[in-house]
Amino acid sequence: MVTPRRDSGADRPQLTGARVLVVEARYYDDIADELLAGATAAIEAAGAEAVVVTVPGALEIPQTVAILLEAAARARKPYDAVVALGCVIRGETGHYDIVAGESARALMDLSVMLRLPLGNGILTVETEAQAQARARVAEMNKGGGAAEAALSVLALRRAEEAGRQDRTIGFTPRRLEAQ
Ligand SMILES: Nc1c(NC[C@H](O)[C@H](O)[C@H](O)CO)[nH]c(=O)[nH]c1=O
Ligand SMILES: CC(=O)[C@@H](O)COP(=O)(O)O
Repeated sequence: MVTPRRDSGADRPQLTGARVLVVEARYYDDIADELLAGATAAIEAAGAEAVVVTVPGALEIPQTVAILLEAAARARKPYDAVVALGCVIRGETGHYDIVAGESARALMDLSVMLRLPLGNGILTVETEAQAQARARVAEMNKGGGAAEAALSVLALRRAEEAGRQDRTIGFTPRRLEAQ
């Protein structure tokens, strides 16, 4: 069985002064608490600032990101990266596919169109147990992983802008060994 690469933390870039917009959907409060704790810890560990905004559900995340990016640019306080956090659990109808698929598609469209470092930490799961295991900081810490993914792209962008050839892999998804 293959497992995702584990990040030792040794080669994590510092991104002092970076502003990271975290938009979290609180459809499931307990899951949201864990995702947010993991994401903010990762952002702070990189020396960056997290600005957290809360929306009702995953479908509201892309539109909120678009609105807030535009407002921040207008105010000349742009964000350097975005982290989306949420949880979609399959129900009885086909609505799951719309919420899970459309939120991911719109975020991907935004990130590519705007050249925006963006970590997608919206869980898409079959059961609450799957969601808890993935959200918990002490287990899979997917909120932290999404933040680290966005920060990794931001570090790469900064290296490119500085004319360096870094190929940063310092932040990668990681899975703690089962306890
Ligand atoms: N079922 C889930 C939703 N549904 C709500 C939508 O995201 C949205 O708020 C509503 O359709 C109004 O636009 N949202 C989640 O984040 N997770 C779910 O499991
Ligand atoms: C992901 C959803 O939107 C889901 O929770 C909705 O449940 P249902 O399909 O039972 O209405």
